[in-house]
Amino acid sequence: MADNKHEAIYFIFGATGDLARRKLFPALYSLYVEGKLGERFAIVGLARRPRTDEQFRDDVKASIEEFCRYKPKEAEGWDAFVGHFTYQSLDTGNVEAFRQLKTHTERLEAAYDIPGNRLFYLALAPELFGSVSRNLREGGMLESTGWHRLVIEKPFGYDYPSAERLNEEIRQVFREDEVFRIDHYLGKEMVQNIEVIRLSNAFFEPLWNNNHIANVQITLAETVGVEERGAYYNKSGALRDMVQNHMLQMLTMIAMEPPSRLDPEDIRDEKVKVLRSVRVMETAGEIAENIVRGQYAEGSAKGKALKGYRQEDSVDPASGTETFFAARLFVDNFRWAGVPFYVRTGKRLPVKSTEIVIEFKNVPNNVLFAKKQDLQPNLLVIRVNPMEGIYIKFNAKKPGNDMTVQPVAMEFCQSCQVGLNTPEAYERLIFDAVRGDHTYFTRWDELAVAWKLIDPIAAAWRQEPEGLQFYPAGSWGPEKADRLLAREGYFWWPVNGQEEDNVIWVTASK
Ligand SMILES: NC(=O)C1=CN([C@@H]2O[C@H](COP(=O)(O)OP(=O)(O)OC[C@H]3O[C@@H](n4cnc5c(N)ncnc54)[C@H](OP(=O)(O)O)[C@@H]3O)[C@@H](O)[C@H]2O)C=CC1
Ligand SMILES: O=C1O[C@H](COP(=O)(O)O)[C@@H](O)[C@H](O)[C@H]1O
Repeated sequence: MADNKHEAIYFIFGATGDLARRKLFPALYSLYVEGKLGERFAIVGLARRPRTDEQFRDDVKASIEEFCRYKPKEAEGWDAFVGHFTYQSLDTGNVEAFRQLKTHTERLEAAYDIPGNRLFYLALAPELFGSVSRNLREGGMLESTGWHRLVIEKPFGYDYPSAERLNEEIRQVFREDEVFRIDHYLGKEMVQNIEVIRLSNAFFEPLWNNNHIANVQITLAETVGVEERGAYYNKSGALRDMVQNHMLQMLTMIAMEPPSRLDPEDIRDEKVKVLRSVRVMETAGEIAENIVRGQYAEGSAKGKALKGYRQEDSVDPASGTETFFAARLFVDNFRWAGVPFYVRTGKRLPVKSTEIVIEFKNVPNNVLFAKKQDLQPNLLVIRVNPMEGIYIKFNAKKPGNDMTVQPVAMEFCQSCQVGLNTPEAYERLIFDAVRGDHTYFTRWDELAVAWKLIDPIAAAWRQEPEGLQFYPAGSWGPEKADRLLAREGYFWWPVNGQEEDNVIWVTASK
């Protein structure tokens, strides 16, 4: 890095928590190994429990050994890296602790010759965001001459009113351009690839509309259960944990118009326009017809018995929280009128896989074929996670004397090419925040519209709690989720890990 605009102190609030351990420390180490942090930086861990610098560095090392794609022993400079970490015990409500932090910070800036740039990463429960913002200001932490950036985690609020209050609290201290609201799905390689796939290919771009696309399917399936996260999850459920953010973000990336410039604000403007076009479902009838919610009950996977959600230790045994969500959505604009977007996400499903399927309309089954055959539709499948790649399915002649058509598939397996070394979402997003690039962060107006889509659904569910459907852990969720598509003659296409029997692979990168 040639200038000093990227040299900064990183303040990790919630440094003893799960997110810091599994994602943030490993991301910072990868950035360091790749030279993206430079040498003039410091990382300050903050949380209530006491830790010495040495203990904290041991925690960081353990986290990197377990979760980072670079291992400490493999790369040079480990000792130099970990020496950049210090820890201060701090309660977010205690302004005096922020004054002590200021003294500590100024010492670090002098020691590393850092020009006052400060990045505050709040890996904390959202109800603490307001007090941290206030105390950063009251404690004098925003008085340096460099830039100040606030990176905040999801969920941003619980509904529109709480999100708005939270936003107001933050905005009393930080300008919108200083706020980076993370949705880690936007940092994923294949989510960022959606626009490139769409817009740089002559065989996709002209077809990207309701004349040619029959439906879009977005699946975010997880094998994990809720386990010890019940305290958080019970209040959020799949609707707030996944749909309000990750699922809607993927939908907007598929549906948005090409921006007129590659400027973060132009891109985010286009995303907001899509969200504004998503049909709001308000009546109980519309919601019951188009949305399915489920909760996993006892079941099994790979021969192992699995608890139901209500039997998890951290969960209320009478909980009505949904762990599965499926919906049929519409984007009511010129490009997408009439095209159903089927989305589903759930915990304790049979495979871990996030995939987006674009199903194209069939060509007329014309005279070329001596006998009428049921043509299979062309598919473009974007594999987001954990496998990254693109898969297309089309029709070709079956070798032989007659015109029998068979589906064939071609795959670009990005994970096979790049292996495990594709950067983690958090690496990209932290680096973007340091560079001040907002493209893959959520703007307040995007969030506001997203909540306005979600709130009526949550309200309808509160009115009719009996609509929750139970599914065995290890299954694909309530059958009603299949019926959402079946009534239009569609079905969920198998995702990676579920085999398709009748497809011939014409390339074999598998
Ligand atoms: N974990 C994950 O994979 C993901 C998490 N998130 C979001 O990230 C945020 C953090 O999640 P996660 O790490 O899982 O949560 P954890 O409960 O594991 O960690 C919370 C952290 O906050 C600290 N903390 C709590 N209260 C205070 C306080 N008053 N003052 C200072 N520190 C405090 C805790 O440390 P101590 O007890 O020592 O104070 C701990 O370090 C949440 O908003 C979550 O929704 C988002 C996506 C994924
Ligand atoms: O934000 C969240 O995402 C994870 C799933 O993320 P992925 O990158 O592993 O697909 C989910 O498990 C968690 O409940 C949610 O808070």
